[in-house]
Amino acid sequence: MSSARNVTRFWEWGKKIICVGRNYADHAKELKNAVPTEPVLFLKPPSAYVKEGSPILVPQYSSNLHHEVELGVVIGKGGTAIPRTSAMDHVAGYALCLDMTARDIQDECKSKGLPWTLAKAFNTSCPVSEFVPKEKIPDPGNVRIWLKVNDQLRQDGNTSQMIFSIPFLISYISEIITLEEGDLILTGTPKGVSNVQEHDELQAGIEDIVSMTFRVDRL
Ligand SMILES: O=C([O-])CC(=O)C(=O)O
Ligand SMILES: [Mg+2]
Repeated sequence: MSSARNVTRFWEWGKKIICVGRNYADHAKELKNAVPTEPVLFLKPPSAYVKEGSPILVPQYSSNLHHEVELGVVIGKGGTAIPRTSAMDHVAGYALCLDMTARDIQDECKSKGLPWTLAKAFNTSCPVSEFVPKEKIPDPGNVRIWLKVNDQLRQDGNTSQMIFSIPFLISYISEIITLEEGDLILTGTPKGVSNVQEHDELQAGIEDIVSMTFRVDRL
């Protein structure tokens, strides 16, 4: 009998959530940010996870919560300084993720030169779908990710628009931060981010491979 934990429930493991920002030029431009020449990285704590059935909570200190739909990469095999050529061997699968962002607070942090923690790392800032096994997405560098708010399509991108590819990101990140089984990498959002309010319903998907629905609430 094996007591090994099952990576399909990675969100219960308390592992790292490493986020890549500005990985789609059209999103960098819509927020008037420069298109990066190196990946922009930040972290969310595992307490940010929320699963379908529980609401996304607007932080009390924010009046401009944004959705960012992103492809999440679930690490199956850890490593440090993983070469790009073998990076995909470290992937167990994928998850659809939302990088919920208190945009008003992020703008304030940016102007003061402060870290984004309050804008990005609060409770429920990382809604995630079910685990999607690797075999279900043979080419993660070419899948459609989409998001609707109250049935209106707001984001409709393709991972082929990423500036830094998944193998590049795994290699780059693992040079700085050792990757472990159960870690999640959020690969950045395409254009179309917008505000959500209490009672809104968010629906998002990776093509028709996986979809998820969340309601927004206030504490
Ligand atoms: O907050 C931002 O615009 C950076 C980010 O997370 C993304 O591009 O996905
Ligand atoms: Mg993001």
